Amino acid sequence: MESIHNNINDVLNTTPIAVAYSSISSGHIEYINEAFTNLFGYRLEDLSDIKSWYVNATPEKDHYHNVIGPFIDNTNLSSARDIKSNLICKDGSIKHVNIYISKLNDKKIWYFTDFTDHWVAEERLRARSNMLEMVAKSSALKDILSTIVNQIEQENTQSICSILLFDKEQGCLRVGSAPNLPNFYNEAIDGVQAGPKVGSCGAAAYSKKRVIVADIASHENWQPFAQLAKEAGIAACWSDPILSSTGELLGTFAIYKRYPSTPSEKDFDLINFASRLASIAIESFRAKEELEQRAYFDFLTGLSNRGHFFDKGEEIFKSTAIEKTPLAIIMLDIDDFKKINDIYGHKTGDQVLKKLADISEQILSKRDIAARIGGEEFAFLLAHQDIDHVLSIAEQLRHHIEKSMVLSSENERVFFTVSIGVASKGKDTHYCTLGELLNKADKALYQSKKTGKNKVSHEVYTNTPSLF
Ligand SMILES: Nc1nc2c(ncn2[C@@H]2O[C@H](COP(=O)(O)OP(=O)(O)OP(=O)(O)O)[C@@H](O)[C@H]2O)c(=O)[nH]1
Repeated sequence: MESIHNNINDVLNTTPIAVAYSSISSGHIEYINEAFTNLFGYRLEDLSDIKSWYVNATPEKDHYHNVIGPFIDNTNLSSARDIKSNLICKDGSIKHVNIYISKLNDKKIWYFTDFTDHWVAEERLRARSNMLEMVAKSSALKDILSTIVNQIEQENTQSICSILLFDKEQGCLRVGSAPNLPNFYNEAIDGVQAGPKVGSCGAAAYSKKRVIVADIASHENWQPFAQLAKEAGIAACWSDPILSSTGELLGTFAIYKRYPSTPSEKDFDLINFASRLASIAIESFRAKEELEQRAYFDFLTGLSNRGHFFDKGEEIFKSTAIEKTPLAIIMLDIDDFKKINDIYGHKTGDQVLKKLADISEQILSKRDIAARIGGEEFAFLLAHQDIDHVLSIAEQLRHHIEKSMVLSSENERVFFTVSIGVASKGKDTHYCTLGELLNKADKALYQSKKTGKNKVSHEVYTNTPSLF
């Protein structure tokens, strides 16, 4: 009998499936095989009865009550197949398993097959396609990065993750997404410089190499931040540089731990996946932004181009069509621009165009639409502002431009002026198209040119029905 028992134990210990059996009457776990210990980390002496183990090991309490509980509490329910469950292991990690239950005399036999690797692969595929979909739908970069952080934290539930973005101009790191680190910590880290001994992320950004700090409290890189880290409840930080496909630094991806710890092979695999995914997200987002910039904005001045001005303008005209909203267009044309080009060269002419755009951006508000609609022709659309205010803005523009100058390639001071035409919608005008208002502004501009240049003229658009 003894030898049969030993043989069964040998058989069970060589099977790759985790097996346990418990007494139906007492619920006591009487046996677990080696695969069970390998899967969940428990030895037989760590476990008492099946119910307490299962309740503690199930992160979702409803799952125990609705799915597994009946098989434990009801001794008549004898078998079940293919129950999908997430179980917390002794080290706190989570395994995704399929459970089979059978009954043999007074024993309930439990079989657990591990599909965690399959689950991880599917989740990662889903994360990748979610992220690309968000880029295609023009979601904000912060939201895209948060999706990645949440995905990694879901895969490794004992991790807190952060993505910092590298600010090339300032040589510092900005918080891209770290939704589960305390705000005071993120605020303190935002703007940290990249440097050889700056925590884990600053050092990873500086060296473009992975930096593993297993124990923040005793690591020299963390000395200035040790108290901050303690208050935030973090004890280890593993940081990976996020590099573009050409090797340019885009930011850092970091995994924080609540206890001092070094990464396992699986952790390294997760870090590789996360920084690669973040790299694709940031690069795709920036490529899309650049395409949009090229499609909608003038390459020389950075203002909207003609197409974007009309698209945005039509939107505003439609939304304000029924209301008696004041609408005005300021049209502006450089005086004798051909002469500037002829005397000082095309490059100086370009400097003049840029200077004019800079001045416009300083004087106009962010709500206004400022565009370069032709070679040396600009148009600004101002909504919800009364005409006296619009005329004073036009005058400010004229005045500032008259006082400004650019330096030619020979270091000569080049002054220039503009002629301006303003068109506004009459008070009783209910309907007016962008094209109609633009024609009026053009007419006013022609008036300024004809009567001596460097001046502002104004035309009002009315379509009051005629009495006859
Ligand atoms: N430097 C530079 N010049 C440009 C650009 N686009 C158009 N121009 C020049 O702008 C000049 C416009 O000349 P005109 O239409 O005769 O107008 P103007 O000399 O400003 O004369 P008025 O409008 O009557 O004051 C031409 O010489 C164009 O070559 C550009 O992108 N850069």
